[in-house]
Amino acid sequence: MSLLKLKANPNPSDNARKTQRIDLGYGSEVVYVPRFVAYNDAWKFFNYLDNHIPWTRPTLRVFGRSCLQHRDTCYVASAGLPDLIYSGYQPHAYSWDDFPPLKDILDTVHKMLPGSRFNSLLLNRYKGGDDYVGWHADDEKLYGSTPEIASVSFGCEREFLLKKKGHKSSQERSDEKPPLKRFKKSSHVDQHCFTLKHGSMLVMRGYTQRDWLHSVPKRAKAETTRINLTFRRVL
Ligand SMILES: O=C(O)CCC(=O)C(=O)O
Ligand SMILES: [Fe+2]
Repeated sequence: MSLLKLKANPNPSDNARKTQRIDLGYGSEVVYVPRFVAYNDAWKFFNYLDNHIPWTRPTLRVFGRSCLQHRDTCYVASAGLPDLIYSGYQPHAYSWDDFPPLKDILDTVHKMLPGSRFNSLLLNRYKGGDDYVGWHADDEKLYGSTPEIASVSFGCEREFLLKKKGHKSSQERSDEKPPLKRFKKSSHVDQHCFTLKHGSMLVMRGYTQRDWLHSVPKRAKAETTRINLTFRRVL
C-alpha cells in the first residue's frame, strides 16, 4: 500500500499556475485543478480502485419506476453520520480504514483546500461511454445549504457539464445557432463544460448545488473506464 502513498502537492507552483477559478455568479463557484495528482501516481490509484473497491450497480427508484443506475458506485463515510439515501437507495457505508489509499487522497484534498473537512465519499465508475450521470444537483439536506464537493477523476477523460437551473442546454435545443452566440445573454455564462482529466480535481462550492445542475453525459468515443471520487461533508 505504501507504493500508493501520495506526495502532498508534488508540484504546488504548477498546481497554482494551472488552477482555474470560475465565478458562476450569485455566490456559486467552481475551481478546476488539472494536475491535482501526478500522472503516474494517478494510474496507481486507478488500478487500486478498479480492483479493490466493492463496486455495485444499484437499482434506483426514479419517478416511480425502477431502473439500474448507469454506473457502478460505492460509498465510504466516517462513523456515526446519518445514512445517505438517494433515489430510494441507501448505500452501505464502508469505513475509510477499509481502503487506506482513499485516506491518502483525502489528506491531499485537505492540503489543497485548507479549512475543508470532508467526511464522506461517493465513488463512481463509468465502464465506457454508455455509462453516465444525468442532470442533477447534490442538494440533499444532509449536506447543508452551501455544500462544498471535491471531485477527483482517474482514467478516461469525460466531459463534465454545468448548466444553470431553469436553463435549456444546447443539447436540448433544436434551433441550433453556433453555441458561442448564446453565451453572452447575461453578464454570466449559463453553461460550462470541463474535460475532466486523469488526476484532476474539480471543486463545486457556494450555491452551486442550489442554482446549477451538473452531468457527465454519454459519449460514444469514451471507450475506457473512468473512476470519479466525490468528497463531501455530511453535517
Ligand atoms: O463523475 C463525475 O464527475 C460526477 C459525479 C457526480 O456528479 C456525483 O456523484 O454526484
Ligand atoms: Fe453530482
